[in-house]
Amino acid sequence: MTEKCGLVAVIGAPNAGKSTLVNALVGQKVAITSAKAQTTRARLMGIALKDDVQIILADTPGIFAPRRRLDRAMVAAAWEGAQEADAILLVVDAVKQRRHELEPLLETLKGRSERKLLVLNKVDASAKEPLLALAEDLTGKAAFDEVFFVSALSGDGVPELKQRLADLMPEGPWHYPEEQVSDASERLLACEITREQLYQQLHDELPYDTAVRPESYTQRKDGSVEVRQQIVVARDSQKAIVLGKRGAKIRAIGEAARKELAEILGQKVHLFLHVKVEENWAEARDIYEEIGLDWVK
Ligand SMILES: Nc1nc2c(ncn2[C@@H]2O[C@H](COP(=O)(O)OP(=O)(O)OP(=O)(O)O)[C@@H](O)[C@H]2O)c(=O)[nH]1
Repeated sequence: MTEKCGLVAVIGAPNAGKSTLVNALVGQKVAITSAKAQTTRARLMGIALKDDVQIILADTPGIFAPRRRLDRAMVAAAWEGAQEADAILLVVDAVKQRRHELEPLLETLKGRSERKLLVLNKVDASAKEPLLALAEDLTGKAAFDEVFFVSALSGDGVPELKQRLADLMPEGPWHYPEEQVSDASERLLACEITREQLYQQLHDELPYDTAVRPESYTQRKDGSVEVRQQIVVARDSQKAIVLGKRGAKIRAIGEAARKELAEILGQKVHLFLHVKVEENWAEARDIYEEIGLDWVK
């Protein structure tokens, strides 16, 4: 059998379901998802296998009008992920399309020569007829080669999309070993999992200006792993929120993150979280590298 291997860039407005789709294509959790926009910061890759084909998915942050430096770094990472891809997937939330964020994306896509696939997601929550009209409308705007209707959540339409992606990948040796599902280092993945818990457990109380920084990641002799992370916030008042009453919040966050990480790694995990106040962290260069982004001026 000839091996095939290719890169698929996954782009879309915030909250379109990109991470959920990457996880569904890979068949296990590699990117974090949440109901909050802009959950995905670093460019995580998922690696899906279909028979003799390795499909490398660049899971990009939602692309939107960047204002702050952090936002600009996210956008730069997103477009970097879209370069030299064998196919570009535009994921659109069929229910809430976020037109103001989608339109500039369609405009840019119009001029791209890669194969362009439109994925209308969340069909489980949408009526059929508007879907067809939407597909036609968007295809007219960016000349998509193909349209797929999927529910990343329920898995509807995902096998068909995966098969098609596999067919589109060029011949070539695999880039990653068979058992690898993500290129994010485990250290960074562990931070993403903690960040996901912060979003889930703090809801609207949590400002976007929060980062999780890896401090250390040590394999212990007894087969367990010791993970130390810093939760960076901008103000003392935010620190109090993250800690909760007598530290109850941070304990709950740490406990849930530890459990999830242990499950993903198949290893016992000791997780230590520290909260640190750093007023201008979003302007500090070193933290970008630590959370997997390039510094953008
Ligand atoms: N009903 C429904 N909800 C979905 C589907 N796919 C994703 N969602 C939900 O939509 C929300 C956003 O999903 P994500 O996968 O985090 O979206 P994203 O595009 O990666 O978001 P960013 O990280 O902000 O760029 C989550 O609450 C998902 O559970 C779907 O097929 N149907």
